[in-house]
Amino acid sequence: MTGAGHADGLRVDRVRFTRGNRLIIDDLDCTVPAGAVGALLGPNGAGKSTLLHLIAGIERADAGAARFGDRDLASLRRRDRARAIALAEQEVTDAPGLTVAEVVALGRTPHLGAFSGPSERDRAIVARGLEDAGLLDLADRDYGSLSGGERQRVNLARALAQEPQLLLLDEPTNHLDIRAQLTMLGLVRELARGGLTVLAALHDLSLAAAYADHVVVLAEGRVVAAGDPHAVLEPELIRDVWGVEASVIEHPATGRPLIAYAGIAGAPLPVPQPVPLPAPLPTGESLA
Ligand SMILES: Nc1ncnc2c1ncn2[C@@H]1O[C@H](COP(=O)(O)OP(=O)(O)OP(=O)(O)O)[C@@H](O)[C@H]1O
Repeated sequence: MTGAGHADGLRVDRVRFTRGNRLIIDDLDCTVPAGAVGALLGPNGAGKSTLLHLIAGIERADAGAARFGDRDLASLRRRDRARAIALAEQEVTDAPGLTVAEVVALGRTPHLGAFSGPSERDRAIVARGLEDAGLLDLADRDYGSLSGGERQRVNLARALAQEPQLLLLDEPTNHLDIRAQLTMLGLVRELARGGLTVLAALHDLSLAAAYADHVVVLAEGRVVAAGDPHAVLEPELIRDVWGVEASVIEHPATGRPLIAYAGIAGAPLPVPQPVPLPAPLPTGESLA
């Protein structure tokens, strides 16, 4: 998936975005190298989803530009943009009454001809997306009947079916159990090894440090730090940005930063007290 045109990866230059008279994104610069996994971090309301929307072309910046390689993303035609960039959000809203396989197949839309149906190749890509996201057993289920975690995997599979060069993920691990979180981020890493460039908004700092090559930390619409997770995720930054006391230790197995929270600034974590268990009922008695 690497090649001419996007060898430099994603570059956001002085992007500014206001809603009404509120400045949401403030002259923001950031980059994600081609073939890297970038994690977009920051507190609630920092502007992560808005930035992903601006890059994906769902919102239009007041100033500045987002480029992928040598292409200004705002200047791409809608269809070309949809072939280059996929955004997986938490909810697919345009899927009433569709099965899982049909939702994933929507990802092929930018690649279909105006009057032609899906080709064998399109079907194979959808099948691979379903398999990669662990959805083969759910392919015929109504999307609306799925659990939050199952939907999250469908959203990823749909984005992968788009065969993007740049994959944007908005809180992709939300609703997922821990194994599913590791599986999803492992898949994303694997795809990046094949040349895909990824930017994922995440809240779990340790997971971000484990899977991302590059982190971008936002606060109030600005980048406050960016770079290698080891260099960026320091206790001082976590205190300043999130107002949380933390120790950053080295993961004993992987050597990646592991964030151990010690409480919000000024209020240490409570120490749980042992709770006496109720006495067992005498044999033969019941609660009824
Ligand atoms: N449709 C909207 N109308 C008005 N303000 C909005 C709208 N969408 C987002 N905002 C505001 O823009 C700011 C950035 O929101 P955004 O959703 O980008 O933050 P975020 O970092 O993704 O937050 P979270 O971690 O809570 O998902 C917030 O102050 C939010 O209230």
